Order: sequence, then C-alpha cells, then structure tokens
Amino acid sequence: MEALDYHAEERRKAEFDVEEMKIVWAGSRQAYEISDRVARLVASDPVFRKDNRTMLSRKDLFKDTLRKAAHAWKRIIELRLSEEEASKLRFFVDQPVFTDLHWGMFIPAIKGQGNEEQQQKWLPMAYKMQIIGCYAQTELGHGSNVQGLETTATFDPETDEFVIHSPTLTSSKWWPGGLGKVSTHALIYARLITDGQDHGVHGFIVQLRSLDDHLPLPGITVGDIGMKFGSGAYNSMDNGVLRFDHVRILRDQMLMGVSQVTREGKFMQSDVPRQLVYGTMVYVRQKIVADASCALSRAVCIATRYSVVRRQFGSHNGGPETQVIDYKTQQSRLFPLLASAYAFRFVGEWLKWLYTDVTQRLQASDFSTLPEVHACTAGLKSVTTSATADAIEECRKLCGGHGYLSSSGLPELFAVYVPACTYEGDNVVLLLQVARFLMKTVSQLGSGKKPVGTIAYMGRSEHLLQCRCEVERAEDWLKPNVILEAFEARAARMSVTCAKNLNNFANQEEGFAQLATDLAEAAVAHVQLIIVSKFIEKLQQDIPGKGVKRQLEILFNVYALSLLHKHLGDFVASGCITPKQGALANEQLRLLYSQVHFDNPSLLLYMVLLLERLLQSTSF
Ligand SMILES: CCCCCCCCCCCC(=O)SCCNC(=O)CCNC(=O)[C@H](O)C(C)(C)COP(=O)(O)OP(=O)(O)OC[C@H]1O[C@@H](n2cnc3c(N)ncnc32)[C@H](O)[C@@H]1OP(=O)(O)O
Ligand SMILES: Cc1cc2nc3c(=O)[nH]c(=O)nc-3n(C[C@H](O)[C@H](O)[C@H](O)COP(=O)(O)OP(=O)(O)OC[C@H]3O[C@@H](n4cnc5c(N)ncnc54)[C@H](O)[C@@H]3O)c2cc1C
Repeated sequence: MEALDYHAEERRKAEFDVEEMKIVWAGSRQAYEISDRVARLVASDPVFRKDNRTMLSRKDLFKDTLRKAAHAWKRIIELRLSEEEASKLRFFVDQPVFTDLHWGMFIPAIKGQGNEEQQQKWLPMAYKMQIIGCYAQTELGHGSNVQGLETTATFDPETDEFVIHSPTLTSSKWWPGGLGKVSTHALIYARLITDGQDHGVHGFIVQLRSLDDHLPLPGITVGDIGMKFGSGAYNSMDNGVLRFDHVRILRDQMLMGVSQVTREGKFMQSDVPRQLVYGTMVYVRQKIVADASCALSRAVCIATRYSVVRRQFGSHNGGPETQVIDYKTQQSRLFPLLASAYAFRFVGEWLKWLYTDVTQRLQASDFSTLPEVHACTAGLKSVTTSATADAIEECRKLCGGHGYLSSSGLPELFAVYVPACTYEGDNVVLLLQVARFLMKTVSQLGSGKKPVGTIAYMGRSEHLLQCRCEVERAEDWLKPNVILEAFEARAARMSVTCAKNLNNFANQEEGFAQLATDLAEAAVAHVQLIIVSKFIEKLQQDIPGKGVKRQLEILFNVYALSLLHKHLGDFVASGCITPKQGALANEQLRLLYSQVHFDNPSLLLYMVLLLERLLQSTSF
C-alpha cells in the first residue's frame, strides 16, 4: 500500500481527538472558530495571495502590500469584524506592513501613556485610520539604550509649544516601521527639556505628513531606509528615517498619562514609575511570545511533512527507501521543535494573562507586579524568539536542498522572523534586564521579603541549593515534579552563584559588566523554568478530548528533557543532577522518540501522523 494511502488509513485511527487538540492550541473553542473562519476567508480571497511575493521588485511588493492592507481594511468594515477578528485577519495577511505598528504600537501607546483627553482626541481618528501612526523611538545612534536618545522636545513657554529637533546625525530616527512612506503621524520619543532642565525621555505625538497631499510638513525630512535582509520578507514594510528641524507642536501633544508639563512649563512626574513610558514595549513583547509559537509551528509543519514523504537510502531488495523521519537524528532535531511550539503556546497564553493582570493593577495604582512583568516579558521574548529563529533554520536544514527553495516557505519565514531577536529589545540586552531582576531578588532573600510569582522558587533556595534529584531509572524522568525540581535547582544555583561572584567586585556595575555572560545564562535558566512550569500547569488543567492530554504529556517530556539534554552542562556543573542521571534523561528522551519505532513500524507511521495531526491543529 502506498505510504500516503496508508497515511489516510492510519489518520482515521488517530488515537486522539484532533478537533479537541485544535481547541487546546487555539486556547478556546471561540478562539479556534474565529481563527478558522478568518483563515478560510483569507485563503479564499485572491487579493491575499502570497505565492508571488518573493518574485516582486521592492516597489511592486510595497504596492502589493498597500493593496492588501487596503483590501483587508475594506473587508473588516464590510464584514463588521470584531477587533479580535480584524487582528486575526491582519495576522493572516501575513506580510509585515505599516498597520502592524499603527495597531500594534501607535494606538496602544496612546491608550497606555495618554491621558483621558488625549485618548478621546486621537483614538477615534486612529481607529478609523484617518491618521496612520508609527512608533518612532530608535535612532541611528541608539536603539537599546533608550535613555541615550538625543532627539529633543524643548518647551517654549512663550507659545505653549514644544520644539522638536534632531540636534545630531545620530539623533535621526531610524528603523520605525511605517515611517518611510505611509505614516501621517509618529509617536516620537524625545528628551523633554523645560526651563533648561533635561527630564529624560517622553512620548510626543507629531504630525509628519499633510492629510491633504501626504507630503512631509515643514521641518520634517523623512524617507525609507532601503532593502533589508532577504528578498520579499520584511521589504514589504517601509522602515524609515526621520529628522526634525525645529518643528513646533502644541503642549498637549506630549503624552501626559505618566508625567505632565504645566502651562508654566513645570515638569510634573505623577507618582507612577517612570518606566511606564516603556509600557508599549512590554505590551508588544508579550504579543511576540504568542507569535513565536505560530511561526515555529509553521516551520515544523513544513519539516514534518517533508520528513514523512522524503525517502533516502535503506532500500532492501528493490523495496522503498527509508523515510527520513525514521532516522534518529531527524527525530532528535525535529520532535523537540514540535514540543517547543506547544510550550511557547502555553507560556504565551499565561503571559497574556499576566499582562492583563498588571494592566488592571496599574489602573488601581498597584505597581507591585511591574518588575516581574518586565522580567517575564523581556525574558520570554528573548528566549522564545531566539529559539524560534534557530528552529526555523533547523527546519530548513531538515528539508535538505528543498528547504532552501523559496517555494518551501522556509526562507521567507526565516527572513521575516529573525528580526524578532532584535526589535522590541535586543535579546541579550533583555536577558540582562532579567538578570538584574534576579540579582535584586537574591540580594533581598535575607531581608525576609518573600519572593512570589515566577520567582517564588528562590524562596526555597536553601533546599534547592543542596537537593538531589530522585532519579534512579530513566522512567523517573517522566515525573513532572522531578523535572520541575531539576529546573528550579539549576536556575536557583546559577543565580545564587552569580550573586556570590558579584561580591568579588568593587561595585555592582563592575561586577555586572565582568559577569554579564554568566548573568545572561542564569537569566535563560530562569526563563526556561517559567516555560517548563507553565507547561506543567497546563497539564494540570482539565483537558477534554480522547487522548489529547496524553499527547501533550509526551510533548512536555520531549520539551523538558531535550532542554535538559541541551543544557546538561548547567545541570551537572551546578550539581543538580549527576552525570548518570543526565545519561538516564537522554535514554528516556530516545525512548520517547523511538518507543513507537521498536514496537511496531506501523505505529511509527502513527507517531508521524500524530505529529502531522498535532501540527494540523497548529496550521493556522
Ligand atoms: C504579533 C507580534 C509582532 C508585532 C510586530 C512587531 C513589528 C516590529 C516592532 C518593533 C518595534 C520596536 O523595535 S520599538 C523599539 C524597541 N526598543 C527597545 O525595546 C529598547 C530596549 N531598551 C529598553 O527597554 C531600555 O533601554 C532598558 C530596559 C534596556 C534600560 O532602560 P533604562 O531606563 O536604562 O533602565 P535601567 O537603568 O536598565 O533600569 C532601571 C530600572 O527600571 C526597570 N525597568 C526597565 N525597563 C522596564 C520596563 N519596561 N518596565 C518596568 N520596569 C522597567 C529596571 O528593571 C530597573 O529596575 P530596578 O533594578 O532599578 O528595580
Ligand atoms: C525589522 C526591524 C523593525 C524595527 N521597528 C522599529 C520600530 O517600529 N520602532 C522603533 O523605534 N524601532 C524599531 N526597530 C529598532 C529596534 O528596536 C532596535 O534595532 C533594537 O532595539 C536594537 O537596538 P540597536 O539596533 O541599537 O542595537 P544595539 O543595542 O546597538 O545592539 C548591538 C549589539 O550590542 C549589544 N549590546 C548593546 N547594549 C549592550 C549591553 N548593555 N550589554 C551587552 N551587550 C549590549 C547587543 O546585544 C547587540 O549584540 C526595528 C528594528 C528592526 C530590525
């Protein structure tokens, strides 16, 4: 029987309820139904075709993108799509476009940092797209170091205006998406100067182009910064450059939700943390985490289908050659990526809850969880995007030469995805922010302040610094509590070791600079613990559907044990596990990959179908 026919036969026998798995992936039945409905809408509309993108010139690609964005907007209005449906539709158009920043940053920034009057003034125009905004923070000379930004906003009490100016070449705004051609307005982050005093970086709404003829307004020099990595891909986005020559704006165009400037030019910092000015970045970082699981599942879907169909070597007596998915190396490279897609999905769901929770707390002036939210969004954005970018490249390699063809979908997926390791915060810079949070927590352990939330395990560091994992046999690694304790012990020991070593330096800053690499690794250990623990929490929930929970347990073990294998040095060096226990973990991992293989060849096909079916539930 042809392997593919065999698939069809086996598919019907799938040991788990695929429809229920799709709902687990989507997060709820309602979310699944919206995704499915909108995905079909996009797939059936010829205007949204994607197969020609890599053959278009930059100019034609940009026109094609504008056409799609306009068509998407028209369909949203015609079909009266909800905000969630509209967001899905923009997502499925699946092409970096100015609306990502208009809807994804410009509007959230006004909502998060503007006062009531400013929201009432600007949001209706933005929602109707009568104005199109971008988020202009990064400059030629500074991206990571926000406090180093040079653009100035100097208050003129004579006219009750701010003068926005680019004093140096390096103060040119550089990179903002949507800036190069499309945006009429920008949210500019600039140094607020009143009465000769510099009050740091704040947000200002500045009109860039005329609403009549779209030409740049006086004092504004603006344009596109040119081709980016790869053909097609991110070149559908008009990332731009912007300079100001003493451009005047009204005082009420400074976002005044976090701090204010009075008519007399007095700077007023309300009793909120100044870091709320960074709120939009925190919001996008949590969205990027959810997005990682989508990009990763697409790549793994392609690589799994290829691995099932591709045959290479191993023919006996003229029979069919071996399916490459039968090879242990193919399995050990592919299966952890599938498991990661589910792990990132679940931690993304949790992070969305954490962000919603902090937003509600902020409305009640409760800033208690802000540091943890910053550490979680920064850390999870860093770890999930780095892992996903590496995974897409691995999926390309898993597909041999065909993975390098544009028609495989992988090159463009990679080219569009990889800037996620840089934008919204360089991944190393963000890990160092997590490390700062960890060191602060460790330094407070003796103060009696009990660590809570994702850092609560640090309160048990006494135990975690000397515990021994109870693993005698390979199957002991299938116990979630054993895995959790190993990851907690690793994270606690790496952080406490860093904290101890910091004391060997004259001051914290010097220590931080010298130990930055160790601190970044301790941050990764902390973040991976969060991902593992949220997967375990997901499995503790009531998960309907025949066999669904069982499959997710397999994926959890593959995810956790493949991570343990990858970072075995950390676990053994920190004394959490012995080399023998590490070897047992690897043995269990191999069993997870190949327990099907030895039992029954047809069951291997079932494992493959399981992967395919799991991925089918992730194909949107
Ligand atoms: C669908 C998806 C795709 C959506 C589509 C996406 C399309 C692409 C969009 C890309 C858009 C962009 O790239 S927009 C530009 C993105 N740019 C960035 O992300 C810049 C990254 N840099 C930064 O965020 C900042 O410079 C930092 C955090 C690195 C440093 O800030 P800083 O002000 O110097 O602060 P620092 O001295 O380090 O720390 C002082 C104290 O503030 C705290 N702190 C720092 N930041 C925060 C924060 N955000 N929230 C709370 N607290 C904070 C620290 O923990 C510390 O607390 P304590 O220790 O004192 O207690
Ligand atoms: C596709 C794309 C879209 C973008 N869209 C926007 C947008 O819409 N709006 C906007 O404002 N910006 C945007 N950006 C800019 C983006 O936010 C910045 O590029 C990003 O924040 C990184 O800053 P940087 O480029 O200055 O890198 P740098 O900070 O200069 O990083 C360069 C290297 O230095 C290292 N480094 C820097 N500081 C430290 C440190 N303290 N310790 C250790 N290592 C360090 C980094 O790890 C990195 O390896 C976009 C960027 C890209 C690529």
